[in-house]
Amino acid sequence: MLLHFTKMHGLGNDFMVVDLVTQRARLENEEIRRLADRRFGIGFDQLLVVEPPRDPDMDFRYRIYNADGSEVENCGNGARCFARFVLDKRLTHKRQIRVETAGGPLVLDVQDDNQVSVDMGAPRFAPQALPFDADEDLLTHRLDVDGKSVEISVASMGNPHAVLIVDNTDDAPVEHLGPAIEAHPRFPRRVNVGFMQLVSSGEIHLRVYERGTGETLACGTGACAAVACGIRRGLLSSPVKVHLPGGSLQIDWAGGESHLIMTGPAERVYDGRIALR
Ligand SMILES: N[C@H](CCC[C@H](N)C(=O)O)C(=O)O
Repeated sequence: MLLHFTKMHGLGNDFMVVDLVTQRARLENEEIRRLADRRFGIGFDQLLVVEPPRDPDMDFRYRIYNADGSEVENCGNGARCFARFVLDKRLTHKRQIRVETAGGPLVLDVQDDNQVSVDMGAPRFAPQALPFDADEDLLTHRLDVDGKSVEISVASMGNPHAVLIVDNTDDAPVEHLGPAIEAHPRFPRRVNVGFMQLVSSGEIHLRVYERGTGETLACGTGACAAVACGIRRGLLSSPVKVHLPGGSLQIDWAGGESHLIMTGPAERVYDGRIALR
């Protein structure tokens, strides 16, 4: 069968977006990995799937698959592209869109200036929310990695994040520590790994080694998690501008149980069709 899709990106974090409201397809793990391959397939960091909602209070179900085929709980850059996609494809006329994800509900607000704001819900820091193997909820934890002890903070944005503070993201040990922490046994469902450089109380640089994909040009939930950990530690204050290799996001969070808002762009690259095996 021929599957129609749209290639999109949020600050260079790129996606294959598929409407399974008006199309029918079963995308198995192996097929997703083949489609994600940048030489043998279309190439993307994540596959985003639009489905009808299961909850009548929601407009859509939003499913996310990493390049390795793993289905995950949330994708922030993808949420902005999801909103642009369902409007462009006239699957809705709403400019405030409620979506259900495996990590909880999101509210997507399409702004007039082509930016999209996403209510990402409240960050959670308890280790069991990630999950992370630790006895208590602390601002920082020690993690033994390759014979060294590194200091991390942890947060869940529906998906799990470990955040390290580095002096300079340009020479941060992303290639080495990223995969080592992603697969660390204290993270039973693996983890996304953020490397944060503090510029001021309202500005950071960030690189993210993503679970199931590797380093990406931007990570929306990673930006949310890094800012939430920084604000909780008293190192940052809202709003925070997050500079990623692919561009910048704004994160607003009042702390505690308040919801965190992420604002940034969403771009369409091209529409395509591909024959599934
Ligand atoms: N790799 C992530 C999913 C995609 C997150 C990222 N692309 C974003 O914009 O939030 C995970 O395994 O939880």
